[in-house]
Order: sequence, then C-alpha cells, then structure tokens
Amino acid sequence: MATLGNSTNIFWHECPVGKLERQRLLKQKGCVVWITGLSGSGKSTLACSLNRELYTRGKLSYVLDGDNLRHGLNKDLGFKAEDRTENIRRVGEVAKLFADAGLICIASLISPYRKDRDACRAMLADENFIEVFMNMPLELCEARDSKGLYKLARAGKIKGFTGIDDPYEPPLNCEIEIQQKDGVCPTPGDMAGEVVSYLEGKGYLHYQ
Ligand SMILES: Nc1ncnc2c1ncn2[C@@H]1O[C@H](COP(=O)(O)OS(=O)(=O)O)[C@@H](OP(=O)(O)O)[C@H]1O
Ligand SMILES: Nc1ncnc2c1ncn2[C@@H]1O[C@H](COP(=O)(O)OP(=O)(O)O)[C@@H](O)[C@H]1O
Repeated sequence: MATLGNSTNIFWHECPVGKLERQRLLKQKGCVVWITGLSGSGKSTLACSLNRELYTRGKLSYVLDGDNLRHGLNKDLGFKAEDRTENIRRVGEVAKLFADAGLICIASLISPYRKDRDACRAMLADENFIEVFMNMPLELCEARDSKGLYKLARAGKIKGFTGIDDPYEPPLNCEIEIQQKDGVCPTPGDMAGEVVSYLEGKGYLHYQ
C-alpha cells in the first residue's frame, strides 16, 4: 500500500505479460527518443521522417508531438513555466508507457527547461532515454517561421515565446545532436538516418 502525491491507499497490480514478452513479440526494444529544440528547428519533421523510416524497416514507433498533444491531453495548459513543466511531465509519463509497451516512442516538444527533460530521463532506465538536440540557430528558425509565430512574438503579440522572451536551455549531455554542416541543414532523411543508426548500434531494432 502506498501514498503517492494526492493518491492514498493505492496498490501496484502486476500483469502476467511483461515488457520482455512484448518486445519479443515486436522484435524490438522499447525506448523514448526525445527531440528537443526551438520552434521551427525541425522537431516534427525529424519525428515524422524517423517514424516513416522505422515503419519501412518493420519497426513500430509512435509520435507524441507537443503541438498535437496540446489539442487534447494538454489542452488545459499554457506556456508559463509551470505549465510547460507539467506538459513535459505528462508527456514523459505517457512516453514511458509507450516504451513499456515495447514501442519506440518519439516525443517532439520544445521542452525548453533542462530540469524537466532530466526528470523525464529519470523516469526511465538511463539508456532507454535518447535525447536528440535540434541545434539550429535561432536566425534559421525565425527565418523559417512556418506558423508566423516569431513575427507575432517580435511584435509583442505573443508573450513568453521560447528563444525571444522565454529561455531555451540546451542539453549538456544529449545522445544525438543535429546541426548544420557548412551552413547547410541535413535533409529530413539524413536526420532520421542518424537516429536510426544510433538505435541500430544500441540494439533497439532487434530482440534476441
Ligand atoms: N509562447 C510560446 N512558446 C513556444 N511555442 C509556442 C508558444 N505559443 C505557442 N507555441 C506553439 O506551441 C508549440 C510548442 O508546444 P510544446 O508543447 O512543444 O512546448 S513546451 O515544450 O511546453 O515548451 C510550438 O510548436 P513547434 O513550432 O512545433 O515547436 C508553437 O507552435
Ligand atoms: N531538415 C530540414 N530541411 C529543410 N527544411 C526543414 C528541415 N526540417 C524542417 N524544415 C522545415 O522547417 C519548418 C519547421 O519545421 P518543423 O518540423 O515544423 O519544426 P518544429 O516542429 O521544431 O517547430 C517546416 O516548414 C519544415 O518543412
């Protein structure tokens, strides 16, 4: 019996089919690929490209995209610091469930605060949390401005916009960093390929 947060008198119920059996069934290992970076840095692009590449290889993955989750699970949250923290905590918990289900869970959120990302890492066995930093310059993200939000933020019409008047704390020890080479951004396929190579090398795409 335990007390956790506001929940009292609660018990953990173990099911007979466990993570190992699910992984054997799927012939892969469950993990979380956590993509962090500024708005417009290419998080959703990488998430979708990686999702497609894994599917092509017969591997099951699922994308948890920050923007999309704010249409449902997280629609009660805004962008002040405590809301972002709760947003990341919830997605971290959901991602943990997907990884436990045996899937390669791809979470793509700005997740601007280091302590929030580290808290998600701490929810999983360390090697099962693969942090991917979209290290793109603000100038590039702002020039892309695919949703017109940077323009609104610069005009003061959106307050607390990440990179403009709200902080982004880059990872200190991420597993993968995606950046421009000679001023050129890798293609979506190349970005996905880099993550697939990492997963392959660490044995996530097989189960023996
Ligand atoms: N104030 C402010 N700051 C940053 N982003 C904003 C803001 N207001 C709205 N948006 C839009 O919300 C998307 C980011 O949602 P996330 O859930 O990923 O953000 S966070 O991780 O909680 O910081 C983000 O989507 P992406 O561009 O895909 O990153 C924006 O479209
Ligand atoms: N590697 C890339 N090469 C060229 N354009 C890209 C690349 N990644 C993203 N983009 C473009 O940049 C814009 C923002 O990408 P998006 O994936 O929506 O970023 P985020 O999810 O981080 O906000 C989109 O118009 C997208 O097509």
